[in-house]
Amino acid sequence: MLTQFRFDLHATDGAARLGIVHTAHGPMDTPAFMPVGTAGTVKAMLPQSVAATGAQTILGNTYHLMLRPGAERIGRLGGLHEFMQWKGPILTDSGGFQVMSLAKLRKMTEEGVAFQSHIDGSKHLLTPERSMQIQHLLDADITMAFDECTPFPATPEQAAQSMRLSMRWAKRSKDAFVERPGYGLFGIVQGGIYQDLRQESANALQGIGFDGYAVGGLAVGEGQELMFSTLDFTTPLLPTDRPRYLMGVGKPSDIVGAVLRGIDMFDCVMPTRSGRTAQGFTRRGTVNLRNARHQDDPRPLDEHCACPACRQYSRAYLHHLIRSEEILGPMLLTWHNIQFYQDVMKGLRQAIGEGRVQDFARDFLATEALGDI
Ligand SMILES: CNc1nc2cc3c(=O)[nH]c(N)nc3c(CCc3ccccc3)c2[nH]1
Ligand SMILES: [Zn+2]
Repeated sequence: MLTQFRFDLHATDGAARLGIVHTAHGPMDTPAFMPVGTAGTVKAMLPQSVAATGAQTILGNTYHLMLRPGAERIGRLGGLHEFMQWKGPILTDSGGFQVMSLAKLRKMTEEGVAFQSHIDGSKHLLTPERSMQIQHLLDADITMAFDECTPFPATPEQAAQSMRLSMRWAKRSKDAFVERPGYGLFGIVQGGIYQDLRQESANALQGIGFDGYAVGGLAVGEGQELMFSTLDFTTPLLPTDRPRYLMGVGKPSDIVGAVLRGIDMFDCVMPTRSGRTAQGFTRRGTVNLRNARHQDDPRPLDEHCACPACRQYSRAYLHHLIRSEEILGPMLLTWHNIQFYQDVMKGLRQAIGEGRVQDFARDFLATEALGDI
């Protein structure tokens, strides 16, 4: 049976929304956190472990996969789901953001971005058309329009120029996207921190028509206050019957605040990256397991957590693994951190369904502020 790509809105609580995104590879309950699997793997995790945390959708990267192993190669091997054995939905970024942050010798023109691979120096050109082709070869359930993530800070003139280029590229992305039942294309709102530019961008994208709308150009160093103020005037501009995805966000308090402002989907490297740097997320903030204070502590990292690290092991053991640079250390902490993020999203979904998301947010932020004991 061929699923149509669609967003079902089940409940609202203020601006917060409870919904389900239906894709060719299955549903995604929102608000959702999507672990990042940049090079076709969520680092240090088996796909079945990622699924066990409750994550339904993972992210892939056009930039990394086009350089290695190559988009055509993954296409010949049956697409990214087959290649990495992930059965659920996959969202891939369009590559522009990663080119600007990783590639060498970049040259930006109206056509697209020419660059050299940070891996072997090979020359590449990424255009809206090529980005759509790559994401099609990867068989991404959700494709992101090819855009330029406006740097922060940017003057109103710089933000306007950058946003208008992204809007021209959004149109070219839509024209090049291959429509298939259950597959969606998301536009990306730009415009920096400027209300008039965000309005112009949201209107331009709706004129083109997308299956979902991302808020781009944030989580680039502007800080939580400016991110929230930008969301305050941006999310109300977006259609209520389509998913909203805040790209690159964030730490738990960022996500809670953004859900209250009407965002449905999130991605961030924090739970995976910090799992590899001995940081464990808990209800009372993050805990650095390298710290000697844990070496005799028999307690689990987080007594409320059902992950293998918290169910079977002590902080003392995790500390030992980190100090010994044992591979099991990053594995257990990564699993725990993704589980923690999924549990926060589950709590948010339940709270929205019961009309008490403000109370949930207040309790969450107050507990996080307490710090670890
Ligand atoms: C960390 N902060 C952050 N801000 C971002 C802004 C944009 C933006 O304005 N445009 C695009 N296209 N991507 C962005 C990303 C990358 C998100 C991502 C990473 C990995 C896999 C899939 C998706 C961002 N990430
Ligand atoms: Zn845990």
